[in-house]
Amino acid sequence: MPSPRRNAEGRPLGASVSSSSSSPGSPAHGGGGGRFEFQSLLSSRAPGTDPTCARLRASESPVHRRGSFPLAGTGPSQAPSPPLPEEDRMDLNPSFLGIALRSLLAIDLWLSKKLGVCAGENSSWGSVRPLMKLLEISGHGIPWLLGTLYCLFRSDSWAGREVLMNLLFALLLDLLLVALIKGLVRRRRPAHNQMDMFVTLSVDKYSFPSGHATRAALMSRFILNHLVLAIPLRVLIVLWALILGLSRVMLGRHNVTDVAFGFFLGYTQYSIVDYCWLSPDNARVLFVLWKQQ
Ligand SMILES: CC(C)=CCC/C(C)=C/CC/C(C)=C/COP(=O)(O)O
Repeated sequence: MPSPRRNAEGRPLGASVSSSSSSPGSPAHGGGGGRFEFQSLLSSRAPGTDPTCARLRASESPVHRRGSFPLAGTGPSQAPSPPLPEEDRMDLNPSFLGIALRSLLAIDLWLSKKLGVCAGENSSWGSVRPLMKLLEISGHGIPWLLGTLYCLFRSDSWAGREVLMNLLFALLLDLLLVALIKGLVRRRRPAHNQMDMFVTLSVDKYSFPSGHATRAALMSRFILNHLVLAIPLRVLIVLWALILGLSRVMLGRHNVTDVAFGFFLGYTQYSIVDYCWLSPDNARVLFVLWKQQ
């Protein structure tokens, strides 16, 4: 069994130097023995199990750096101690990427809160909330799915059915990918959001990415590529997608990055659908098989 690491005074690192009755990590553990206490706080618990420890690691203050020297045993009066395992060291210098991501996240949260002007009835733009919720329904998965199915069964041309079968495939792919990413990332919706959305799935308690933004980007790209429309209508479709995305933040449903990534994902999903486009023959076979069921 490995023997416990000891400090310069021969005490095990996990043990308290101070005779105070306060718990490890409390402010009472500062002063002369504080370094040992701080070290023991980091080393005596499994990573991620202690909230104080997690905060210390996550804060990425200038004293947090991967691979930097440990705090314990560095004072002039202390004998040098052997290098600590990686997980016991403190990062002094967070990476450029870490700083950039944290800054982006802070700007994202700040901007999203500022833009969440319709998050409640009493918000500054609370009176336009009903309009925003109408817009929300225009980008919901259910009307799009039901509309596509209705048109598919009403269509009397194989060319029309081919496009609609691919549209159905696109909508299902979108629901699947968004649910998968939401379930993996598990980013909570903004605190100012009221969860009063029309029909949701269990993963919709998470906000990244915005399903409305993915659908807006996917559907507008799909429509622009497969329906021959007059210019004003094409402009209207692009505006609908952009305003729908903005309305997600204004309603307080999402942070800006949820919507930005949603647009990117929806745009990419269209490229996937276009690449895997069901040929007229395959669409016809699938449709006939489906109708026979
Ligand atoms: C076939 C099937 C599983 C249909 C489910 C349709 C449905 C309930 C979609 C949820 C749409 C929704 C509320 C997405 C959330 O959008 P966010 O923009 O808030 O992420």
